[in-house]
Amino acid sequence: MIQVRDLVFDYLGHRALHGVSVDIPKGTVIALVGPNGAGKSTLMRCMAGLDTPLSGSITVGGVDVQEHPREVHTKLGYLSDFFGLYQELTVQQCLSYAAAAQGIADKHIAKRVQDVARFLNLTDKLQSLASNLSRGQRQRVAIGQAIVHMPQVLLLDEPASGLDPEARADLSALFRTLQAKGMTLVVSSHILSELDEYCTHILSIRDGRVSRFASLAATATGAEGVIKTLVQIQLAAPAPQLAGLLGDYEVAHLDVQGLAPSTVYLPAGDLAARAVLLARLTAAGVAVCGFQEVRTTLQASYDQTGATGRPGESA
Ligand SMILES: Nc1ncnc2c1ncn2[C@@H]1O[C@H](COP(=O)(O)OP(=O)(O)OP(=O)(O)O)[C@@H](O)[C@H]1O
Repeated sequence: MIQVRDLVFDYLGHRALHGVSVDIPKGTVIALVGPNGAGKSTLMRCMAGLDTPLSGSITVGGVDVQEHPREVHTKLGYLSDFFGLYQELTVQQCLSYAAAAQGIADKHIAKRVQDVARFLNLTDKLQSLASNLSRGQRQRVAIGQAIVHMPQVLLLDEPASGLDPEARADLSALFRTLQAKGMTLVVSSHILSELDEYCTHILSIRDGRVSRFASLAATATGAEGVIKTLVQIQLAAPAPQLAGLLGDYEVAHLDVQGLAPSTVYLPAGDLAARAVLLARLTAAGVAVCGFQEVRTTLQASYDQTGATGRPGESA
């Protein structure tokens, strides 16, 4: 969905990105992490077509960001780490303005604003001035402005900074919903545990270079390059029938006594295949008390880059 090739970016007298290359698949949620000054915001701004690299290229949905920025902007939403709202506008006006700026036809704007406000739980704030909103509400309006044109890709630079735990949890739920709608998200944050709740991949940047890009799920490549993920099945009671029920599947570990989880490979991202297996097990009377993808935590994956502590604290 986003293809970055050999990206080099210079600020005056300072190289911020040294040949960054990465392929971000459609429908993924990328945790963009790294120490202060690593180059995360610069990379996002280049992806959004707001900064021009010295060399290299970025395509979004196959469209070159530098050659066709306007076309890319129809596919992409971006929330800067220091976003601003027009204080003297109401929420409705903020969202309508963003919709018009994104080229949504006048006759569709009112409905689109209503839909986005409902989605972000802002309907009762539509007539409030932006200046009268709380930090969390302002954040939601800014996200609303970024998604009002229903982009395929959403870039969010430190979206949760300054939010209380409740607002952060709301934001996590919102990102999961956007992913379920098929959106590809790139989210930067220094709080790994928070990103862990919804991210599928880690993209770690250090000193302007990619130090790690990996799926957080335990994956393997099968025949003809098909990517498979490992799903673990935890039993609440022994189930001798489990071996027969998993006969058609690629089983990595089997424990019919349920002392340890059994693990099975399923096609990556195929939620329907997971649902079919779970239904098959429960229909056969297997007492399943846990059924989930085997994943590494973001912190563990980040630690493999050789970093210590929180990304914001590393040297
Ligand atoms: N406008 C600018 N002029 C000159 N140098 C800049 C500018 N903006 C950023 N830099 C430098 O470019 C490098 C990358 O900065 P960037 O903001 O992309 O890092 P970051 O990973 O987003 O950091 P943080 O986690 O602190 O937000 C840093 O060394 C920074 O000092």
